[in-house]
Amino acid sequence: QSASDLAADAQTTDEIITYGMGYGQQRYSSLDQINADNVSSLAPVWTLSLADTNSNETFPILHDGTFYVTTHDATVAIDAMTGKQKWKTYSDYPSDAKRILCCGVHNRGVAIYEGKLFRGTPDAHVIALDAETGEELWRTRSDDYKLGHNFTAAPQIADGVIILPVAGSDYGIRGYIEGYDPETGEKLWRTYTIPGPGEQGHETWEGGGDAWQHGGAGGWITTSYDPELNLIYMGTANASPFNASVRPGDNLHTSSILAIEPKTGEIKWHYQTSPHDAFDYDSMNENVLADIDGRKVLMHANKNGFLYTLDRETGELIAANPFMGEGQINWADGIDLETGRPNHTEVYHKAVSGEQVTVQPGYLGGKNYAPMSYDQSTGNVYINTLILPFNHKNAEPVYTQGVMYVGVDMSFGVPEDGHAGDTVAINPMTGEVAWRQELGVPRWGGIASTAGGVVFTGELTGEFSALDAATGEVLWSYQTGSAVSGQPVVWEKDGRQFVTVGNGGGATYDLVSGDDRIANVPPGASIWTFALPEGGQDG
Ligand SMILES: O=C(O)c1cc(C(=O)O)c2c(n1)C(=O)C(=O)c1cc(C(=O)O)[nH]c1-2
Ligand SMILES: [Ca+2]
Repeated sequence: QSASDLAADAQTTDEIITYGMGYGQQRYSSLDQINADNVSSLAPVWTLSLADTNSNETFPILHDGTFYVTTHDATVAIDAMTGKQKWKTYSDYPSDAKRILCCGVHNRGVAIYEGKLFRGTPDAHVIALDAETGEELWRTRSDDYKLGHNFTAAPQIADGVIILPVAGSDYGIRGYIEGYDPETGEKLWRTYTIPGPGEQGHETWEGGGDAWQHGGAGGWITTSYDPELNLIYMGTANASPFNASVRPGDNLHTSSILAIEPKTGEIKWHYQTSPHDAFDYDSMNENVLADIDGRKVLMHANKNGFLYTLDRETGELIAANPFMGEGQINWADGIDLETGRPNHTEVYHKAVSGEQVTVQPGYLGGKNYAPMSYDQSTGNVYINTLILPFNHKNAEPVYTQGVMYVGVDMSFGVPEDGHAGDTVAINPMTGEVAWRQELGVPRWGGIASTAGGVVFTGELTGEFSALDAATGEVLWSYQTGSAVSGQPVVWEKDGRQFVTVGNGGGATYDLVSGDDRIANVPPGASIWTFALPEGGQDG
């Protein structure tokens, strides 16, 4: 895992050493041994319990025959062929830190670099472990967790620097992203995503108060990285409090995509998806990098319901199209390609002025954490969507240290027709929908696509599923015993193709939806690995 190994990760099928299966987070594998014709005989090879009953969204890193995964308080090394636990290191933290985790007690994984693993903790520390032994090598405090700061994202390694954004934007923190030295754990830089007095963009916090100091805009998903441009791409979280009336202005850089220089933390360009956000529309979702039609693009499916495609050198908006179904976005009726700004509807204006509205997408977004995949063979991205309108009415926001900073009366429930999500295949340049598979219970786990025409994702009812890339039809599924909220990864060893994924209930939808269709799905996190039966690989 040198810098050049990391940069080549998307091309190496027997190693997965970057979050998202490559710095561009495409989650696409060129492997095609498992295909639409033979996937129905896919079978489990091993499973390992993580002995944890919280949500499991870990991205499995694979290096030299060993998987590295995390729970909120443990890091585990697993033999990739046998599923045997090699070591497990607990990283304890004060139990009251759980109070400041808004949306599930989880961690999305490690970064690996020169024999060390790096991860964040719920009490806002960054730690390094020896990849061989699991021994803790250093531990650096980022900030005070009692104010809401915490880490749930997996770190990134870019230009020799550990990069990690801070979560807690629903608690009125001033969001930031930091760079650390992998060798020593020294904090190299911190960039506040919300500019302070005198800094460019501060004027978008109008009215002269101190709203910017509690304005949110941290991050909770791993940055992507373009080694040639030497830029990392961060999605920033929502503005805080949700009640927008106390923070007039666009509120940069909340709900934005930022291009940042990894050595210095300097912001090179920004694009704001939801200026003056009123609905918890974090823009933290993964930024997927690809070269399409000769352009270096960045693709981003936002909580606000639109799929954005930007030029990643300049930040220029190329396309913005809804990925939700007809009638499922009502806060804006499009994005102006000239100005890059949303065309707000009456629903938005009423909400901001204090009237009661039902907003779509709701606060959990048209897409939440579940990472999408860019399929190089079809040119489509696959997105797991969420249909969960929220009733919204502004109320008096009160800032209290370490308490959710909301200022909105809200309520929501599963739609009466039970249709709470889709999986959609959509072209990121044209917005053309290739297919839309309507679901009852939404899918909360990640997606991986393959050259075999098979797309992997999971169900909150416990099944791990393989879809036909051409139609979305479920070709195979296997009941894993707990909600599949993890991130599938596709790999190969000695010519045999595998797919590995984590399960374990307790992510946000399980916790707050009240959806009785998942009431009897037990918690319990595990890692699962599947392959075609040995000798039967040719289907
Ligand atoms: O603003 C934040 O810092 C923050 C953090 C997280 C998180 O760290 O998981 C979530 C959210 N917001 C959030 O708004 C949200 O809907 C959400 C869902 C999930 C999840 O993993 O299921 N996390 C989060
Ligand atoms: Ca949030």
